[in-house]
Formats: sequence, structure tokens, C-alpha cells
Amino acid sequence: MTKPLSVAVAGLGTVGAGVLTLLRDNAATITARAGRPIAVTAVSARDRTRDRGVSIAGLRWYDDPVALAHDPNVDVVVEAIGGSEGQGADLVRAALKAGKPVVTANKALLAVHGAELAALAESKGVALAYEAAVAGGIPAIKALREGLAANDISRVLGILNGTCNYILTQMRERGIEFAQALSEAQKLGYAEADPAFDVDGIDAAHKLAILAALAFGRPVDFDAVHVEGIRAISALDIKLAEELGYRIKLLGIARRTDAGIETRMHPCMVPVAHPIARVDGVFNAVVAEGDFVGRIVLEGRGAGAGPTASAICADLIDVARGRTTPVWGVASPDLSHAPNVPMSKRVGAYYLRLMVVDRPGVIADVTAALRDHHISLESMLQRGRAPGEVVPVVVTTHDCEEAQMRAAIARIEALEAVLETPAMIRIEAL
Ligand SMILES: NC(=O)C1=CN([C@@H]2O[C@H](COP(=O)(O)OP(=O)(O)OC[C@H]3O[C@@H](n4cnc5c(N)ncnc54)[C@H](O)[C@@H]3O)[C@@H](O)[C@H]2O)C=CC1
Ligand SMILES: N[C@@H](CC=O)C(=O)O
Ligand code: NA
Repeated sequence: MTKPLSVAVAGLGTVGAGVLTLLRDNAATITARAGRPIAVTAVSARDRTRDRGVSIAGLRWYDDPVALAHDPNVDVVVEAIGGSEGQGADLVRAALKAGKPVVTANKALLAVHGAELAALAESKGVALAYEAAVAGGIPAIKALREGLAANDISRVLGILNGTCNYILTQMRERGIEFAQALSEAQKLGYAEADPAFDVDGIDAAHKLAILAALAFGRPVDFDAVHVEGIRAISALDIKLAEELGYRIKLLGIARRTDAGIETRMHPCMVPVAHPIARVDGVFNAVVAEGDFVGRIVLEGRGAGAGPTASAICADLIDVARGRTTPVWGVASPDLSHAPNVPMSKRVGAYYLRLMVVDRPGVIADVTAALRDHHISLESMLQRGRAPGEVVPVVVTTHDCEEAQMRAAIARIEALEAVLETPAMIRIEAL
């Protein structure tokens, strides 16, 4: 039998402990697929004594995770600490500099520093693998980078944050409040250390930036992603969306247009009948459209110990087999530099929900604002009549440009009879 692959794991939380468990439980399968055993020999975390449901007895312990990079008996480093800065990032750089392959679940690091790290990995001729970083257990990276490698990709989109999808699903199905659903997602190990990264769309935007780089063969550019989260989504909008035949999902969309590449992460209304509307709970989905393959849809668990460990261990098997690909599918010097398309240029339909005083003339003022910005109405809905009281009014539009819609909303919000900032949700043609 060939010498085992000696693995160091940094971070023994949901993901790191999951990796130890999977390598232990599926050792025979993994050995056969890797051509040799894969054995964790060294670990680093904050608390040496915490019960993680898996033994770390007999493993070399390091208080300083960066020291793992310099352990001569370590062949490959798994980074499961997280963060675009700090010791997880320091460890990845140190390991690559030391010529050791790295497997990481850290999308924040890849999205923010991925260009620099790819260049470093390529200069050292070692792998930097990150299947776990996007859509957890779904093999989205492999699908885009290897499976669809011969296609020109026109669009990649998806539900990329399990925590948000869990929250939106629970709010819809059980009618529970945002805070309760978030707390459940945290207990289940789905949420980031700082859950604001989840609910403000940042985590999903990190993943979208990574997918866009792979799909369009260009340097990863997190700053180009337009990011909105789900905090403003109310139970009322979820209910009204259902009445109109839509579900609300936090979608990431990266699209090639004549003007360049559009990358945006925001809540969307999608038709109930579309498969992506049925992706619920912690499940993620990734949809890619290639010129020869057409559309492919991948669905699976996007967070949690098992799915994430599944992706990390697949990367470890690649390392054990010596299978390598450039980090972004294309060698760093050969990446293209297509321009970014700003959000103001997004074209599509919109849902607006206004809280208005129910009195004559209000609707006329709202429609005048839309008319003056060349926005055509698709439908208008007012539930019940309550003269002099506040009622929700919902407007859906035909396609228009985001800049026009923003200008119209500013005018509508300034109307005396409109009492709250209008809720605006983009309706996505998929
Ligand atoms: N939880 C999930 O479902 C998924 C998480 N990820 C990513 O995996 C990474 C880890 O996430 P989780 O396991 O959920 O986090 P966690 O908070 O459960 O675990 C983090 C671990 O890192 C350790 N740690 C923190 N700072 C350290 C330091 N300076 N030195 C040594 N150890 C340190 C902590 O003690 C803990 O063991 C993050 O990059 C996250 O974005 C990716 C996909 C799914
Ligand atoms: N917090 C993330 C974990 C996986 O990346 C999520 O909820 O999807
Ligand atoms: Na994945």
C-alpha cells in the first residue's frame, strides 16, 4: 500500500470535526478512491478539550494553526477556520509558500484574495482546492471547472446560502419570525460565525464571485458584486408573493451581456412553478447555462457538517491522486478582463409594495410617478378597502431599467400618503 496522505486540519468546528468524522467513517471507500489512506495526523483549534463527537487523541496538537504549514510530516493542509483575514488566511498563505497543497472551505478568503492565492499556488505548482466553499456538498466547482470546461457559459445562478434559504422557507411554511428561524439555522451549524454574513447576503456574494470567476474565466472580483440580503423581507411580502404566484428566494446571478459581466445577489421573486422555487430549507441550487450543454441544474445541501466534509474529502482524494487544475480553471495570466455591468443597468420586472393611506388620488400619484419614468404597470393589487386607514398596495411592472425604477421609487416614497419606504423585490425571468 502506498504511503498514507498525511493531513493537518485547522479549525475543529462544524466543518473541521465533520472532516475527521467522514475520514474515519468512510475510510475504506476513501482509501480505494484515493489509492492510499488519507489520515489526519495534526490539528489546530482554540479549545483542546471540547467534545466534538470525534476523538483527536494521538493527533499532534498546535495552538498556532500557522505552525501546521511548517510541520514536515504534513502533506496537505485543510483550512476550516474561516475569514478573509486572520489566522485562517495566514495559514493558507504559509502552506502554499511551503509548497503544500491546501483544501479550504473559506469562501470569504477565496472571494477577496483568490487572485493572489491562485498566483501563489500556481507559482509553487500546488493545488488550492475549494469545493466546500461554494454550495457545500454540491460539486459546483467541479461541474463548472471540469464538467462544463468546453462550453462558453452565458449565465450561472443559484441559491447559495443555506441559512437564508432555511429562514425564508421557515417563515413561509411555519409563519415563524426571522429571528427564530435564524437561531434554528445557527443551532444546526449552517450559519457563519457572524450570521450577518449570511442574512446580509455577503456569504452568498462571496460564493457568486467565485462562480463568476470560474464561469467567465476572469479574476475573482468580490467588489463587483451588487449585494443585498434578506433582512427587509417581511412575512407580508412572502404572503403577497404567493398570491401573485411567486416565491421569494435570495438568488445570486452572474450573466454575460453585450456590455460585460453582471453579478448580483439579492432577493428575487421566482415563479412558483420554476424548479428553483421548490429548493427549500438548507438546500442550495446552482444553475448553469452553456452554449453546447444547455442548462444544467444541481441541487443539494449547501451547509452543515456532512455535506461540507463530503466536498473537502473529495478535494483530498484529488490531492492524493495528484489531480490538479489551475485554481480558476484558466491559468492566472490567461484570465480575461471583461468589464463589470453596474446594477443600475439591470433590466427586468419589479414588485413594489407600498403602505398607503386609503384615499382618492393616491394610486393616481403612484402611477404618474411610474409613467414619468417610462415604467409600464403589469398589475396592481389592493387588499380590501379602509378609507382613511393604511393599506398595502402592490404594483408589479413590465421590464424596465433599475435606474428608472430607483428614480420612480424615490418619487413615490416622497408622496405624503405613502407611509413607509416601499418594499421593492425584483421579479426574475429564469
Ligand atoms: N458551517 C457550514 O455549513 C459551512 C462552513 N463553511 C466554511 O467553513 C469554515 C469553518 O466554518 P465552521 O466550521 O462552520 O465554523 P466554526 O465556528 O464551527 O468552527 C471554526 C473553528 O475554527 C477554530 N478557530 C477559530 N480561530 C482559530 C485560530 N485562530 N486558530 C485555530 N483555530 C481557530 C475554532 O476554534 C473552531 O474550531 C468557514 O470558512 C466557513 O465559511 C463552508 C461551507 C459550509
Ligand atoms: N453559512 C453558510 C454555510 C455554507 O457555506 C450557509 O448558510 O450557506
Ligand atoms: Na461545493
